[in-house]
Amino acid sequence: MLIHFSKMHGLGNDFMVIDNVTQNVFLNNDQIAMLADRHRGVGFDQLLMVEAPYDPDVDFHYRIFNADGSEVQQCGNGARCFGRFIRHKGLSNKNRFRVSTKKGVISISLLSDGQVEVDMGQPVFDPAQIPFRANKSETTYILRAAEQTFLCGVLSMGNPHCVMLVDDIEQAPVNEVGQLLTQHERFAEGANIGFLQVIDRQNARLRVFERGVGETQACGSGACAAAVWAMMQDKLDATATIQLPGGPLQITWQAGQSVMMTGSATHVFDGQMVL
Ligand SMILES: N[C@@H](CCC[C@H](N)C(=O)O)C(=O)O
Repeated sequence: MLIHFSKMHGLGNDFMVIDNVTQNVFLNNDQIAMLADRHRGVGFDQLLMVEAPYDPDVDFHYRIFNADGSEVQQCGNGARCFGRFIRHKGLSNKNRFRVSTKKGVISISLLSDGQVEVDMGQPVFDPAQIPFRANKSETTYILRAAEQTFLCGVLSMGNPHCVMLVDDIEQAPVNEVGQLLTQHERFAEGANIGFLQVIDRQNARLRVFERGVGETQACGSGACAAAVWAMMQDKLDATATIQLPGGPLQITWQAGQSVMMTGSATHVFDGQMVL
């Protein structure tokens, strides 16, 4: 099978992007994990598939696979690259697309300054929908693991996130605690684990241990989840810059509304391979 693809990244969170509108590529989980391998494959955090819409109300369907081959519901940095890829491949000349995902519809806007804005939809706090085992919805939960306790916000941006505050982002135990919590028994489908240091009311720093990948340079849905949780506690204003290791994202949110995320999306190269 000959596969045409693009390599892209959003703040260093990198992707193999496949146009499945004009191609008919099917990859199983093992093949995706092999392609994700940074020594033996293309190397990426996520594989993104651009598909024809199943619904007349949307322009495209967006599928996302983690580096371990698992299919997931959402990828914010990927959504910005998805928008840039559609224009790069000439699949549409619109500046704004409606895109369906496994968990609802997002909209992607190509801005005149080269940045991409994504309406990520509303955050979800209902534990059953995250999914997270809890008797009722709370702003902050106590998670216990390995004889330690963690005070966390738990919410969904289409995919499950767990966020905790840290004093010093450089010293945050991202890998150790990330590995401990990403498959915690209270997360029926696992979770992305974020570590947030609030700098002032408009700025915070974030590192994320992603489910199915490990720590990445940036996580767009993680930035949305962390910003929302901090805004709910009045630690951040309604518009804030979240600085990730790979660069900044601007997040805007007000209760009852969609989370808006704006940032860069970079095309690296086009390639083709035989599998
Ligand atoms: N990098 C992403 C999130 C990708 C999916 C995540 N690892 C999950 O399993 O939910 C982003 O930018 O949002």
